[in-house]
Amino acid sequence: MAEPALSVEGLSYAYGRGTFALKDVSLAVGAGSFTALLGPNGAGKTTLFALITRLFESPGGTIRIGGIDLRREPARALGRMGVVFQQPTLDLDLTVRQNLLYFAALHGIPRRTAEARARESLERLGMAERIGETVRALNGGHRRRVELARALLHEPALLVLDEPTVGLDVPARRAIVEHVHGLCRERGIAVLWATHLIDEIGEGDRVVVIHRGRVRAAGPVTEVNRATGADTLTESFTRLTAKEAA
Ligand SMILES: Nc1ncnc2c1ncn2[C@@H]1O[C@H](COP(=O)(O)OP(=O)(O)OP(=O)(O)O)[C@@H](O)[C@H]1O
Repeated sequence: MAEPALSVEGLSYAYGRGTFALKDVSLAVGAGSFTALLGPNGAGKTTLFALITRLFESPGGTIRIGGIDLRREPARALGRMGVVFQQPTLDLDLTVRQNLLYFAALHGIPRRTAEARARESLERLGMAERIGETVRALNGGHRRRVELARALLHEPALLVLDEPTVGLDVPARRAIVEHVHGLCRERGIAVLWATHLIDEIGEGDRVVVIHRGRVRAAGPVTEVNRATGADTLTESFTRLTAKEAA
């Protein structure tokens, strides 16, 4: 069987001596699957992303990206993953092209290849004609598209996005949600998409429900609904994050 694009086993994390933000979390994102990490505010989603992207070091547990152990071979493992953080990280005073090419250079991608990939990615996102503009001139939804194009430049097999639609209006949100589902469907890129918004999750997606630092359910949406005895994911989510589940 193919290695999962991402596997997390037995991960716990506490800030200082406080209570655990994550407790014994295990999950997997299958190659080419769209997996939503669904949890309310404070569930532990961003903490998990910080561990997966190695901003934080996990004291225990294992993270593997495409079968590569993140602790043992961090550079190789991280090279397989594209990341869109919750907070935008583009340089506002550089053009779209400069932002993309600078990032590509950090990955050691030759200039000509980087130019071609940047153009192709921007084209798919309907942003090709904006390549020469400074990021400051773009609206929030378009800036997010550029971040997405940047995350794809090194052709990762896994894309992780931490609440990438925060602050976007409905059409911009829909465009990003549909685009990333399309990347998964058409290019076989595995996706881990953190959100607290159920309408960003499709019927055919997989979901990992996280609440108070623990995984409460995981699997295809239909299976999670069956397990909770609910008709909809909204109902499942309400049941799984109710007080008694704490
Ligand atoms: N730097 C920090 N110091 C102390 N506690 C923190 C810190 N960052 C997060 N926490 C706590 O850890 C828990 C998990 O937070 P985290 O930000 O990972 O959740 P989240 O699911 O991403 O929430 P949100 O949807 O609000 O972004 C929360 O109880 C939060 O208060």
